[in-house]
Amino acid sequence: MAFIDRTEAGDLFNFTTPQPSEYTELRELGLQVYKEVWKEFYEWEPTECQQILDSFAGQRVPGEREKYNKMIDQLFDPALQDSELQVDNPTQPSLVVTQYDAEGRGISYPVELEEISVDPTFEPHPPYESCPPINQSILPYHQSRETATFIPYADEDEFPVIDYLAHFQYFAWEEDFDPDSIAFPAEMIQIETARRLYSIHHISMKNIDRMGILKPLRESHHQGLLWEKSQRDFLRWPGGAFATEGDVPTSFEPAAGDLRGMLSSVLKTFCPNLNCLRTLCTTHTYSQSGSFGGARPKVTSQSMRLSEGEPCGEECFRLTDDSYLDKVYWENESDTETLKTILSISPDLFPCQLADLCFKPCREVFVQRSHIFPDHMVFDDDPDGDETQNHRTGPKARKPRLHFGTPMFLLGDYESWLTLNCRGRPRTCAIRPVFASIADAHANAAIPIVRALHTSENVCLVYVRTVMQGATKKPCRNTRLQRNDAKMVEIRRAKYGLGAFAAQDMKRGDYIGDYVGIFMTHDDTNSLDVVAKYSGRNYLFEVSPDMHELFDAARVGNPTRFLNHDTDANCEAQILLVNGEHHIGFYTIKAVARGEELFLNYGEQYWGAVNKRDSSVAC
Ligand SMILES: C[S@@+](CC[C@H](N)C(=O)[O-])C[C@H]1O[C@@H](n2cnc3c(N)ncnc32)[C@H](O)[C@@H]1O
Repeated sequence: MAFIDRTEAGDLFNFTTPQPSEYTELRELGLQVYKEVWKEFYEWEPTECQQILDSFAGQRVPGEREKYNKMIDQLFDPALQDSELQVDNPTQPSLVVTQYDAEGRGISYPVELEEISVDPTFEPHPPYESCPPINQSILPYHQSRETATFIPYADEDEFPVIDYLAHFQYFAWEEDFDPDSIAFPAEMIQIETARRLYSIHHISMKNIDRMGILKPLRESHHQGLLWEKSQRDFLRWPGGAFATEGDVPTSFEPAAGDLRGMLSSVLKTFCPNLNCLRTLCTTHTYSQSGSFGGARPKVTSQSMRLSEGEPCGEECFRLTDDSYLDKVYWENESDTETLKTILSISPDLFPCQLADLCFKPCREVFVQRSHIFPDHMVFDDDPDGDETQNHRTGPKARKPRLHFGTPMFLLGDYESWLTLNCRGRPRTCAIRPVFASIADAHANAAIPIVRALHTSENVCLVYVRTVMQGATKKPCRNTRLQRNDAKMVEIRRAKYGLGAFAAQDMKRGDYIGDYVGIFMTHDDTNSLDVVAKYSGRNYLFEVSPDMHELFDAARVGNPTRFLNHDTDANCEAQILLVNGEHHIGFYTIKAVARGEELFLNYGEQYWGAVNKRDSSVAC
């Protein structure tokens, strides 16, 4: 083969577009390997399947069946029973045990049963559906509208199975993985083709994709042929070495030291939705770009130098003069790249802090920063912005600002002002956390950190959920739902099934929790009606009638799903729009003593709807 792409394993980013002639050859090679693997697979598969089926048939030992028939006859023939079968006390419940020897001779004897009395006040738990806990509403499983994954109450004769199944097109098992199926065409074969092209023919991953023969190898962190490979067990197919050799990289890790690459890959897996900020979120489906940076500097090097403050050490930038400016040269380009990456996020970090992040002397970092951001290019277009002046760092110096959902670097001994926006009143919400370490950052309750991770030895990337506590002693009450600052409730038997009870004294206006469930529209709820009608329990909560949005807490949820109905309720539901998403917050509307049950008024519509079968909680 004339075209050989000698891309090293792991060197997946250095892709050069093949020339047209090379491309044709490349595609031909791909097709040839694909056909070869295809042929091998189907030569192997029918014989293998036949062997497996044969092995199920088992082997018959002559006389075995007759022997067992005789045993069964003995068991039921009273004439063959032992005379010792008489029980001492005929009123005592007993049963007969028959023991057989190797020849099939049986001997029976009675065993008296010991009666165990059960406390009559002890009630078994009523039949109940499983309901795993979740802490944010989730999307339905993508197939659930058309595919029956599970039949509830399948072992109860009264459950209208046929009515329930009438709402679906398929059973889940009909769509499950099969290497030959139409839904997953020859995945096994495609994976092996990719392995041979990469390992034997040295074609890079990108060029394999360019052939357009196979499914894309790696579309995102949770899609593509290589990802699927990591999700499943492999057929023990002698031709498919992929499963055992593992010589094809399945993760696209950036090189060590590539801070920008590392941060981009980390960001890609983070959900940027401000209510979420989770890794590998499956609730918010928009693409996660993973881009960051682009922040503009507002503090000149000169004003940094003129600012007040103590030198951080002998090599502090504060102790150098202008003559030093031309004397710094960093040989290693990746050092400069690291500095640029950090500055693209926090352009006004002081050299003393940058020095720790870059493992470089403070004055050298200062010089490099002044080359990256020459003073004549730095200007502050918002000098009267909402951030208060930091007199320690000079007239123009600004404190690093933490934007919600954006990453921020924290040093081991970093101390900074973080100014958070809260309803346009930033000053009242200014807080001053001091983080000595990730543990310290987590321990600082003023900012619940959604996730913190080390990206290098002394750099940690921290995500905060949103605006938290104000600098004033009073916390912002409108953020309790986001902070999940809920009062404690206890779930136990109540008049109507299970109920939620106050586990502590509560005041009027206290927050109980966020009603979470599976996010649905009215069209999705038909099959649920059958289940709700049968169980007599309905957990649908209509969040926006005009948009037909509902949350169903029947199959997943949190304690708020247990609030029962009362016209004289002590709680109410408030529908809130939080960062563009609807949430249903439950709040007390009167004082509730510890131990009292919490009630919501479901509203007439709910009970009207329940009676008419088309039911949904509409508070
Ligand atoms: C959101 S659930 C409440 C938790 C439920 N009790 C449980 O055990 O899971 C709503 C269901 O509780 C029951 N329920 C709640 N309040 C009720 C009431 N006042 N009268 C009768 N049933 C009630 C009904 O079965 C209703 O469909």
